[in-house]
Amino acid sequence: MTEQPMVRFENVSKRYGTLTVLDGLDLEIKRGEKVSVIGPSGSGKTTVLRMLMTLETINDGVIWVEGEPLTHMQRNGKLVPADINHIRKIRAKIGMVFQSFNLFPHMTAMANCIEAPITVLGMKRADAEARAADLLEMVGLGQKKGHYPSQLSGGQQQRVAIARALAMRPKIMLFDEVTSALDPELVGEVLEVIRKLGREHDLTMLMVTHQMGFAKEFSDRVCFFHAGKICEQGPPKELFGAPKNERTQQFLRAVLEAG
Ligand SMILES: Nc1ncnc2c1ncn2[C@@H]1O[C@H](COP(=O)(O)OP(=O)(O)OP(=O)(O)O)[C@@H](O)[C@H]1O
Repeated sequence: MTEQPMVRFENVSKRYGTLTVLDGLDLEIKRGEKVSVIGPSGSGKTTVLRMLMTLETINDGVIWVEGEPLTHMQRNGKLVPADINHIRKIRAKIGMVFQSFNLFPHMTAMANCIEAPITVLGMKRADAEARAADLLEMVGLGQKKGHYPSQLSGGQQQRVAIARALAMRPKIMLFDEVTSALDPELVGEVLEVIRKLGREHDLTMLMVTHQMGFAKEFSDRVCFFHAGKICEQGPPKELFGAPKNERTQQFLRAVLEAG
């Protein structure tokens, strides 16, 4: 028997008015797989992540997480809209890091990392603090626990955001252009944390990125999006080395020329 995919988009569509952003998307992600999503602006990349986080509604199709529908429940062989508890249960498996770090400005790095584990998971404060301390150490910020976001660089804030997402013990981590808002010299430290996560943790990772070099080196698979569909996908060596689709070739050529 083949193993249940960790995530499966089944014929998923998303529209805003007359604009079709995702057009019957099918995408399976295996447990532990690292998948990068690349493509031109407006091709629907961020929407994929936001739908998985239930930050956007789905117009058609179903998203499955470990074999359970994200926004539906199975009743008598049929799918019916799920109640909020079901959605929360599935959502708890997923963590997301955004382009803008979205830390609470009035809370220290530590407080940012313990807030949700205490209020949402009901963790004891001491346990939440111990876990947060380990995670902040893991992202290289063990000495900055008491700092507020305004006292941290963009790269440090993004590393706190990664620790904060991990504090909820997700099985799936979503990264949405997490280095785009950073000064170039701060990009490396954030990518290094993601590399480390990939090496040392049994996480399924889905990443929207404009960092082609990183996508190439880090991912098991790269998906090239165009107009709300996966135009081409494959192992990074193949997709970057010998893209088959003309649109992928054009996109990669343009990226290369832009430096
Ligand atoms: N809330 C919204 N209302 C209307 N249109 C939206 C909304 N959110 C996104 N869109 C549109 O949906 C399309 C896809 O957006 P999305 O952010 O998924 O693209 P993307 O591939 O991530 O682009 P980028 O690389 O620029 O971030 C874009 O045309 C965008 O303008």
